[in-house]
Amino acid sequence: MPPPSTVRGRRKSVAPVELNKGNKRLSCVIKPPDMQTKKGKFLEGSRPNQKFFEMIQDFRATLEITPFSTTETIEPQRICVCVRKRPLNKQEINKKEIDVVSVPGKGALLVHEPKHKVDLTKYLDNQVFHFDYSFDETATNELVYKFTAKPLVQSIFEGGMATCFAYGQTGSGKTHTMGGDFTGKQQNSAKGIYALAAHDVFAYLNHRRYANLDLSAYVSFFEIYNGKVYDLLHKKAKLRVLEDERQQVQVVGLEEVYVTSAEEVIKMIQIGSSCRTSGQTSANANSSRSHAILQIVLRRNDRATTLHGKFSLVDLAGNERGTDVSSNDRSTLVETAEINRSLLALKECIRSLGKNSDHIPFRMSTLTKVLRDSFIGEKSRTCMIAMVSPGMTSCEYTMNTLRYADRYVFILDTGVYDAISQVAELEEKVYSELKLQCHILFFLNE
Ligand SMILES: Nc1ncnc2c1ncn2[C@@H]1O[C@H](COP(=O)(O)OP(=O)(O)OP(=O)(O)O)[C@@H](O)[C@H]1O
Repeated sequence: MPPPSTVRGRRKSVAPVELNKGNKRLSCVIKPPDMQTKKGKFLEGSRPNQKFFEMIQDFRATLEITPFSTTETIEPQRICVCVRKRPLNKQEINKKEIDVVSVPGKGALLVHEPKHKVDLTKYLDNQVFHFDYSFDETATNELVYKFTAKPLVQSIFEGGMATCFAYGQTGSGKTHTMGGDFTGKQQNSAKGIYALAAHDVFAYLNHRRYANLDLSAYVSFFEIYNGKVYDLLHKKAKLRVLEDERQQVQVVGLEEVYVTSAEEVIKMIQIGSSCRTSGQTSANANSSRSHAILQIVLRRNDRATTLHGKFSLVDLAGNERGTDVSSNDRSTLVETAEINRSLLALKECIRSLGKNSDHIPFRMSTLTKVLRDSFIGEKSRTCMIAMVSPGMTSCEYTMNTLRYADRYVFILDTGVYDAISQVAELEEKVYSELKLQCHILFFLNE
């Protein structure tokens, strides 16, 4: 659902060179400069959407690009929201897919949305989004890690709870970023944010600054599928989520493995990743339809092994919003409803965290229940990495991902937007829930 008209009214038309001037989110409708003179020049047959391709090329030529500076100082923030664009994959290149996403730098990201006027004239609706950092297709996992999860590692040594989420459409690169590069079907777990964070945890553990804390590291790895929790380090044992008398949420029976090196953590990642629940969606044959959570827990070496700090690294399920409903069966519909519910709950909780609200609606889903620690307390730190696919066919999903992530930034900045957005999100929630319930009822009655 598009944002309400009042929100849409906030957008302005800008010249491309103005993109980096600090506007939060802008939209511009640009005709390529000499479209008329080029009439007839483009051969529609040479590539599907050749005209749009050339319009984007023309637009890009006018963009002022600021290369990502790897030496940039990293400001510690309570909530950090970033975006990462993956490269076009082999299949997309073979199909001559158009890349509709540009990353001009300084946290900006542009989507060149191909559109038609009533008279069928083609035009681009160039939407601009701003994040704390934006990474283009050349960014490595190491670079993304340095600016996202790495700054959070220290906070767990200082008694904090840190959380890093990978959010995005199926196939946009969440598992690649968190779990490691793929070579064919082989995943190199040493190259993902999970492993990079583990290396830093052990570097800190061995550092004299934290040696007197007398801490040990433990790892747990579990997934949430259809609202149920499964232990990925214990043959997918089904676990229960309960609240104790102090309203602390416990995942009963979750295996916490004592680890002494990053290599041991990587081994756990490999064991856990190999048994994640996957299913088939139209976007990615190996789609993960579960949320995977790797937790690196620091405990004091006292008799009670008291919790000192926790880093939760979350590879979220694909965020396609009920669009697969017509083509899938009942169980997939229920899965989709559950994924939507938990992602909306997550958004609400992060929003409450950003506003320092006393009420965090973590009971809305299993995901937010098990991450309750992450949303409370002065020392909670959160990082959201929104992943986007560059292809034109993913444009709608890409926009959904960016809107989801972009709203955080906006909400944290402006109170007025908050009220407007709450109404919009309530509508969105009711709409998506109704749509799914209707589909489920339809299937149940069949
Ligand atoms: N930044 C990147 N560079 C190169 N290849 C990438 C990148 N991001 C993703 N890929 C490739 O794209 C494919 C899909 O990525 P991945 O499995 O990480 O997506 P996903 O978002 O986790 O999807 P799902 O939600 O279905 O699990 C993989 O083959 C992966 O190697």
